[in-house]
Amino acid sequence: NQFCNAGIEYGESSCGVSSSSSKILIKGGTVVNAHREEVADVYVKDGIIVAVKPNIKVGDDVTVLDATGKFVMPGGIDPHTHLAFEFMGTETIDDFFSGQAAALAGGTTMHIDFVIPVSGSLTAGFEAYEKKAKKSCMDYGFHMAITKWDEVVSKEVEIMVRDKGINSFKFFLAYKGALMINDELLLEGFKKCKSLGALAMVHAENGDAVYEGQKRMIELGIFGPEGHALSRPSLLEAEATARAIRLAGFVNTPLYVVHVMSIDAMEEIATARKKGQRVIGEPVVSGLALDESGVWDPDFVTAAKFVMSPPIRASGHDKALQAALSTGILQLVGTDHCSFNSTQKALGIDDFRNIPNGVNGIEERMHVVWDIMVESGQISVTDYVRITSTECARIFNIYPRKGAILPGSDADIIIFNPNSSFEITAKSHHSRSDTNVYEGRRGKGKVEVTIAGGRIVWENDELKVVPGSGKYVEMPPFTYLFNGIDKGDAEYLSSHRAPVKRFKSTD
Ligand SMILES: NC(=O)NCCC(=O)O
Ligand SMILES: [Zn+2]
Ligand SMILES: [Zn+2]
Repeated sequence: NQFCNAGIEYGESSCGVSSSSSKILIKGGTVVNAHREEVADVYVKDGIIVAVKPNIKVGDDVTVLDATGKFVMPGGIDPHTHLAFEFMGTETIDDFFSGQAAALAGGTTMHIDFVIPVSGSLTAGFEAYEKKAKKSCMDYGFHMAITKWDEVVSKEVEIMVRDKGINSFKFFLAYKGALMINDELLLEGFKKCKSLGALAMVHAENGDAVYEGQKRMIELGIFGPEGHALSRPSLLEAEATARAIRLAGFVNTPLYVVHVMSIDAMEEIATARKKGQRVIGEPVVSGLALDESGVWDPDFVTAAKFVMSPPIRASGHDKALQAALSTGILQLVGTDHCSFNSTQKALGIDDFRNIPNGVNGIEERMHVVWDIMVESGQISVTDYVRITSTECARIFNIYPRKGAILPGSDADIIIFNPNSSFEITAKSHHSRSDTNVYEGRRGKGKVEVTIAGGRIVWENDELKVVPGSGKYVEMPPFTYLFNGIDKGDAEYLSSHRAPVKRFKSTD
């Protein structure tokens, strides 16, 4: 009985309740959820939030953290990362330990990574990622890419959803000759996703046209990193976004567009949403906070670190994406953390087509988004919680276990001091990379404490992380995006006339 002792509600008490070392009381902070904020204490025991209310009293065996004047918020959930990803002839510099340690130092307590099939096999891909993730120090989930289609893959998709806790599948419309799939596969995949209540995701760029654009650059003698941006303009992102949206509409299944980088793609999403289609748009921090000037830097190391796909766009797209996020056209923020160091980026020193695509962000997301969205006055603190944590948990069906500070939720919590400040440099970050696309960036606000699974893992600028302590979070199908979707099918059928009956002529 946790309430048995007058004056001591939680923890070691005179009535013999055994204590555990993992009891934490966060006192006096402003607790922020996506739906409301309130001044309250938060009591955590054995990895779970037990109570959220004012003036909680505890015994001496409880670690007390004073959060007066600070925000107590759900840890960030990054919906889009690539750790230990074998890509473009190398492997990302951050694996499941270093990437997650960096995340925790920046206030993110869960991420969802992309399992890449092995020679098209989802089962082999899942097993490989299970191994990679064994060293995890924070909770994680998996999306899965689909790179080929046949009866075996179709069955594997069912197994992933029913037995392996995967509820989202990604289709790459770019990376010709590697991950790219065609429209026939996309349609098969969409149909399968719909039948299982799994969310279809797309990397939306027209890969055939990108290939053509790359050839054009080479013919013009442009071999440097700027050729990357020039070869894949935003119209190719818009074309693929529009195509995926229309095909998802044709199948009547919800769609999630990853890394929306341009006004053109964002407007396709806005139009579809206005018509009532269930489309989720995910901007990433690099697209919200940077512009393409980086890839034009005369220094190759500097320019190459900004190479990602779709490319970081010209100034103006960043502000428009921020506005779309603040008005609900786009719903949540990811990072697409896919970090390569300068030696790896140098694989493309003579030809931009060989520069491994990807930028960092898993450690920086919470600070940079606070700076550009909250500190700038574009969104409220509750909206900040929604776009960095809660909406991700809702979309991937793990709310309110994740994405909330409520009794019964996992104790993934940050204490954020809005009056402190942050500074980003490759010298002090926790990623293994020797570069950072946000190098030198400063701003107001700082994640002072991160609690993951009920453990204090980041405090006083020090990380205390344990490999193997992170748990795999299974994500069930039929997220809220599927609610009532079949009514759309019925409407589609009723809007078409009954088949015409034709009779053979008798004479
Ligand atoms: N985005 C990027 O450049 N690298 C990661 C792979 C992907 O998401 O396309
Ligand atoms: Zn992508
Ligand atoms: Zn990605």
